[in-house]
Amino acid sequence: MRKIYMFDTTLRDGEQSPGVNLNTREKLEIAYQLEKLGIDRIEAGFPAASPGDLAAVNAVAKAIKNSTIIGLSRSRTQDIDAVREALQGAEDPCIHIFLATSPIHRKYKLKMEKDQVLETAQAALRYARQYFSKIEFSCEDAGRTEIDFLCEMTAMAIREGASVVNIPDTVGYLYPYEYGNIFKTLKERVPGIEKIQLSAHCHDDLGMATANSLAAILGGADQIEGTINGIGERAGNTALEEVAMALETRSEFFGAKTSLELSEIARTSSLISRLTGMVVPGNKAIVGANAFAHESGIHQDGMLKEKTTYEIMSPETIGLKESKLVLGKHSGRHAFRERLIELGYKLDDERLNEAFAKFKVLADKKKDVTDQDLHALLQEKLVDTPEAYQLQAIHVSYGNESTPSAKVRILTADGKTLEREAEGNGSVDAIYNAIDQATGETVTLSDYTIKSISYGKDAQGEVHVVMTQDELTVQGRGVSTDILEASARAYVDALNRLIEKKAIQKL
Ligand SMILES: CC(=O)SCCNC(=O)CCNC(=O)[C@H](O)C(C)(C)COP(=O)(O)OP(=O)(O)OC[C@H]1O[C@@H](n2cnc3c(N)ncnc32)[C@H](O)[C@@H]1OP(=O)(O)O
Ligand SMILES: CC(C)C(=O)C(=O)O
Repeated sequence: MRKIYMFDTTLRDGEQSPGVNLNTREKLEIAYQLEKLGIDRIEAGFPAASPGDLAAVNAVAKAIKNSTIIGLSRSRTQDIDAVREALQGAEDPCIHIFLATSPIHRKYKLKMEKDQVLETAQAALRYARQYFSKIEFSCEDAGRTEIDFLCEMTAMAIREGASVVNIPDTVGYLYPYEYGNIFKTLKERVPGIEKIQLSAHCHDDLGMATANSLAAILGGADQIEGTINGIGERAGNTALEEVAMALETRSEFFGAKTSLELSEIARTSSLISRLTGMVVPGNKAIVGANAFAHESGIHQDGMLKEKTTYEIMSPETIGLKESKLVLGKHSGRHAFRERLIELGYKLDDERLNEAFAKFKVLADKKKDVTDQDLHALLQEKLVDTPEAYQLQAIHVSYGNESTPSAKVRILTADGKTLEREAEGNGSVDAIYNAIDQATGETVTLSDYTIKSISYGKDAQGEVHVVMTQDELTVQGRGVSTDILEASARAYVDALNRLIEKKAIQKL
């Protein structure tokens, strides 16, 4: 297997993401984690950018022992001197010098002809090699550079002592076939190319950064540059975790591997997301919250029978505990039953079907059905109180300038429909007055509590009531995503228990 070197630029290109600003302590924390992840080369910053960045690069350079530490520099002596200062104390320092080579950048940005670009880069490399034994040179915007000139620049960089030549697709313009071919061409045409490593650095403007990086590997690239979570300038850089996992998962196809400690991927991703404030989208490959989550019944059934039906990699590989089977409205009986078993409920088929039907009604109202929701749903049914009254509908009218009123419809055990409307001091009081009038029961409500039993705006509310009638005290419980419905259910549940208790007393 060919080794692919991983060059992480989270602390430099990643920090170029608008809104991201890492202080020295944060950069150090990230660098330690990148070292633990097994990153070969860490680009710690652009020392000429600011005194703060120079100090942060220096702190990283002194602290990290197992990865090469790199500082970025324009083709200017003042930037090279800043990198020299920043990398003092580094175990394995490397300078990364760049100059744009494409016609657009030459004409409009640098205002240089080809020969001036060549000479400027050559002078910078000559100056730098007095101080650095490891130099990477980047032809910025290589992706839009004439291939002959790119070959010429690469040959010059090799002659002037670069050990790595980077071919960036700076604006994420190329598609994989084109990008891979550039590497093949350089390998075929540039004298001395075998003495150095070729590197790929891609941006995700057209969503092709990972595909382009993999195409570069097929074309002969030895090093991939990128960031964790794919953060970076504009649409970001290649996500290194994607490349590493693609090489791992399709090793028979690529014949190449990184030496990353893959089980550190999830930890690294969440640290970087937390410190940069750049939230990882749920559907992001490898590290998104949904990357190993399965919601639909057919997939969950497949997963329960054999994980490889729907997973090409295992979450454990990247340091996660296990795949998630998320219960939602697309879930089926297999996953539902499995979760209930995990929660300690063993139901016969009839009760399972009954609970499953209730679960589907709840899932229509909620995005995710949580374990707390399932406990609530099942515990409501654990004590089978005969239903003298069944709440069929409530309608509440509330406004802060009018008296609240509620209409209820209740079905009795012998099939009668009871309907009443009543007013109250608040919506719950109005509901309870309407239920009292509909059922003809006279009770005293001695306690009412409400709490949320799951999370988020669509959390379920659970209401507990305690009521008394002629020295009989009963409790009732109701659960719903709507607290008024939960209140009504709790009250009707208590009434049913009261009627049951009275019937038992009569026996
Ligand atoms: C593709 C990339 O990601 S490259 C890295 C991009 N990252 C950054 O730019 C972040 C750090 N940058 C900075 O803090 C600032 O831009 C600095 C300190 C480097 C320079 O600031 P300033 O001196 O004010 O220049 P400014 O940024 O406005 O313009 C860039 C200058 O560098 C020149 N330049 C750009 N790239 C290079 C290069 N590789 N080598 C030499 N000169 C370069 C530009 O032509 C321009 O020169 P000019 O002033 O003669 O027109
Ligand atoms: C400095 C270079 C490597 C860069 O960031 C780019 O071209 O995108």
